[in-house]
Amino acid sequence: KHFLTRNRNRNKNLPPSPLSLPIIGHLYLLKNPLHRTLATTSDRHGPTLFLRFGSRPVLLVSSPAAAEECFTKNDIIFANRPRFLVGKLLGYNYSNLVWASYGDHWRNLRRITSLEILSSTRLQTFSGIRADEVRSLIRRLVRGRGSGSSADDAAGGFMKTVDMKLAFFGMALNVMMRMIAGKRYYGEKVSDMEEAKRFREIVEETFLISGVTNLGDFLPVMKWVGFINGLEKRFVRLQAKRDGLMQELIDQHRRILGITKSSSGERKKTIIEVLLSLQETEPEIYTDQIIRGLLLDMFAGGTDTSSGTLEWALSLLLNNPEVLKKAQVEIDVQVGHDRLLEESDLSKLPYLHGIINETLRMYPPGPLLPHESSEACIIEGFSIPRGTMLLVNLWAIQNDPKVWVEPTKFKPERFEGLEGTRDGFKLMPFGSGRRGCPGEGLGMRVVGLALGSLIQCLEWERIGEEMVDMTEGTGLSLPKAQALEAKCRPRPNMVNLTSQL
Ligand code: HEM
Repeated sequence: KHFLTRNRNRNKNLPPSPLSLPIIGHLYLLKNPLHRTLATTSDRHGPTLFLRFGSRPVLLVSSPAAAEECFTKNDIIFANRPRFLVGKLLGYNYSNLVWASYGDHWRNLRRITSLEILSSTRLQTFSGIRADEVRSLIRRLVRGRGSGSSADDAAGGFMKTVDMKLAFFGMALNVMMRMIAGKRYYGEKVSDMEEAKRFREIVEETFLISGVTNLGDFLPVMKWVGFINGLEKRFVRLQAKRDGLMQELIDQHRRILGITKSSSGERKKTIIEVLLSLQETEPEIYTDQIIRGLLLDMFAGGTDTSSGTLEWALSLLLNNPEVLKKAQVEIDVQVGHDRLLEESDLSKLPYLHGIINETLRMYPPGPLLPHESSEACIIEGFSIPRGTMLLVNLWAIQNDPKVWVEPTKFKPERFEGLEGTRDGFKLMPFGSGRRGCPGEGLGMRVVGLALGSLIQCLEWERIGEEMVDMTEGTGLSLPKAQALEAKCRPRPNMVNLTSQL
């Protein structure tokens, strides 16, 4: 199996490499789904590999031990991001939170994000928005209106078919944009139809374009290809629209704040208002551009991650009805039928938590974590040069039969008794270390509340005999190839409550 593993790297003490081709190096490995192709490569050649994507040196890590070395002892060294075109053109020339290099500027953005925007106190002030959006989702599912539903039965009898991808995505975006700007852009009671349409176009284009592999990122000679196929122009045009809309939202809030200065109570403040009041005291830090960048970070990082997790989780439950039943029993015992599940119930629902962990283990929305080294360092005894792109293949680690028993099986029971413990670097769907996800608390609240409520309030079935297709599609955040459609109706003992929603 090591026939193709080059030992030429031995002189420089680099990790082993599979066969490298002239000019393109290992770019031939960039086949979709990327996390699977790279996992197969690591299986064949070892868990710590040195690759070249064109001119870019790459360290591919696929074991908990090597990941731990990267995110503990060498965490600061690997706290940079690789410079891709998307970070330049959508990330304000590598100056937003997601794309900025490690340093004072990034640290400052990170501090604002964790203290002012995503702290648990702040998240608590937005809990009403999350509850409201989840209720609105259930109302649509129960009443047969909106998001692709096809039957008209309201209270129990027939099951109707719903497009859950659209339903989850709309909910996640509404949660985010209500927190950011107090605006609802999907479903009923949309704040401003014209603005909503613009926003939806921006969202579609952002997720479409961000998933495109740009060869110019790896082969400098190919940069002109990016220009010829129009990718760069598309990025620039899109960013102008994104930036323009964010500035309009900021200006709208500035006007409102000007009028209602004394009466805007802390509890009702949108994220824009929070940032604008910080701008008053420290205008040189909280510039409009910094604010626009932070808002875009929130909406890019916090929507398809949560909604994709919900879609995979419900798909897994439909294919494993005994797990769904067990979750329903847990909720019935802990919450009952007389009230709707609330976020404060989540800590009493370890089995539901196991379902979410197991979903994030099998289908992590960020399967490959891209970082870059700012200095030379040693990983697993190998020398890693400065400026190497680090790819931690989270998916490979979380689905490795050497690390997990029967990893292809959906078994939430494997987390029983492990609540609250972090079992090394075997499971890290939110990353780890300084660059780990700052939105974990929000993501877990949204996913937990929505999934728990759907299980509490509705009966679920597949649309036919055949299993839900679990094929992975292409795109950065591990989307499902087929949008999930499912059949549902209110649970008989919940009809009283759900009909009042
Ligand atoms: C199920 C939900 C989510 C998952 C699984 C998830 C996962 C991740 C992962 C794997 C990373 C990269 C870590 C690394 O590079 O080492 C990340 C980064 C990030 N996430 Fe999340 N995320 C989720 C929800 C959210 C939410 C709700 C927000 C914000 C509202 C958010 C904002 C961010 C930001 C801004 C970064 C970049 C941080 C930095 O570069 O310093 N995420 N997330």
